[in-house]
Amino acid sequence: MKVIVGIARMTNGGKTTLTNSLLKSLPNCCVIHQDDFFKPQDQIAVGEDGFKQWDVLESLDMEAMLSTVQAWARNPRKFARAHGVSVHPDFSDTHILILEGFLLYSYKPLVDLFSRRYFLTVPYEECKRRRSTRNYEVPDPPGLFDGHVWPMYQKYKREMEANGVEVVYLDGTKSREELFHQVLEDIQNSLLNHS
Ligand SMILES: Nc1ncnc2c1ncn2[C@@H]1O[C@H](COP(=O)(O)OP(=O)(O)O)[C@@H](O)[C@H]1O
Ligand SMILES: O=C(O)c1ccc[n+]([C@@H]2O[C@H](COP(=O)([O-])O)[C@@H](O)[C@H]2O)c1
Ligand SMILES: [Mg+2]
Repeated sequence: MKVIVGIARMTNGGKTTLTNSLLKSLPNCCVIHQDDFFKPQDQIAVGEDGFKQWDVLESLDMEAMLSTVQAWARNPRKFARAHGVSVHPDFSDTHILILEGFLLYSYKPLVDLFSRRYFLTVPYEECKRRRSTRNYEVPDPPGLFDGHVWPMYQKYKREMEANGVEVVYLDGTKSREELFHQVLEDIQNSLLNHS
């Protein structure tokens, strides 16, 4: 059985934190981080607003990300080995892939591959506060959050809803532990339903 789980959305919603906890508890579980597919800085367009347009689909090499997912799907055992994940003998027929990132459900070739699509949200003020404490490889210029990050978040969310993409919303203001147990239990239940 092969299962692809999406841990998506809001910047600073807690995706990477939650993903890292799940990885330790799910058997034969590999991960692909969407952040690893940002194009180089000189290929990021500058918008009419003057900001580099990091938070649009075109800033990511989604074809390369899809190829990586396909490599896992062709041979999850080989993929696990190559990524240092040892295959658990008791669960050798179960393979889980977590895709983690802020724009997972807006790229058509990927969207139907998920068994479960999680969508972490936190209120605007909390998101902005957490973001202001982060150090990205390319630091945020002043005004980026309100001028680019937040409007793009809203635009893609509207589009996703208009396209009828089904997601499981998660309240990112819950504690790390609560979120972890909620999602772990939910994935375990959906594994039972698949088997
Ligand atoms: N459940 C939570 N409650 C409070 N703070 C959290 C929670 N999960 C993550 N954080 C904090 O929020 C920030 C962003 O978390 P991170 O997992 O990197 O988010 P993302 O990958 O969605 O951008 C980090 O400082 C992290 O420690
Ligand atoms: O990782 C990078 O190279 C990078 C460079 C510039 C910007 N980012 C920001 O990374 C954000 C997505 O990551 P995250 O963990 O906050 O969801 C997105 O909102 C971008 O604005 C990330
Ligand atoms: Mg992250």
